[in-house]
Amino acid sequence: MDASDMGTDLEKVLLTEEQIQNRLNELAEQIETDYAGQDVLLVGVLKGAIMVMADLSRTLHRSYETDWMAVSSYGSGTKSSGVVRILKDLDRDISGRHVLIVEDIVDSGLTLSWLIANLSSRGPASVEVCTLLRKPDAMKVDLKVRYVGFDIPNEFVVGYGLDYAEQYRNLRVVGTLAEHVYSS
Ligand SMILES: O=P(O)(O)OC[C@H]1O[C@H](OP(=O)(O)OP(=O)(O)O)[C@H](O)[C@@H]1O
Ligand code: HPA
Ligand SMILES: [Mg+2]
Repeated sequence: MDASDMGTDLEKVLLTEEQIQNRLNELAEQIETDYAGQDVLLVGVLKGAIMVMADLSRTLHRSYETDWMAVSSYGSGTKSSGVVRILKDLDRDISGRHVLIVEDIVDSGLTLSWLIANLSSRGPASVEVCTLLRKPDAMKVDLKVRYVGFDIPNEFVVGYGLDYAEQYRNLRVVGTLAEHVYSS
């Protein structure tokens, strides 16, 4: 798939479907090695992490329990408000368990830093993070992220779970939007 398949909305493709899948395979291998013999709960952060969770978890070889949280700090804009709201909490208790948060992107880091603190207060054995994307130049908090797919420039991106005003999550690639999309 290339930019022309999305009409004129994508300005450029940053990551192709193949690049994303190859990197997720590598991350899954690393995760299986690091957590060998341990019980791990994968916690996906709705809605952005849906694609990463689907593809990453299907690359893993043994069964992992999955749960979801929905938090929101962006609303329909392109800037984090810094105010995180829980829209849906986990279904199960995580005390004593190894938790691996699955995210699409660490941008300012505000969502994740809040989420790590929130989950850590529930007495888990450990809390680590796997994110497909990270924007090192945008981060406002010092965060240790164990598994990072790609470091990307400080530009607003869409696709593969990432939205602009709830659109473009279903693209197979990650890319930036053309200027006219924002002004229309
Ligand atoms: O590092 P930050 O600046 O906090 O941004 C990252 C978060 O923002 C997005 O979620 P959003 O709140 O937009 O909800 P969504 O996943 O439903 O799109 C994204 O999915 C991350 O969860
Ligand atoms: N794109 C879409 N959603 C986001 C981004 C981004 O670059 N950063 C945080 N949420
Ligand atoms: Mg979003």
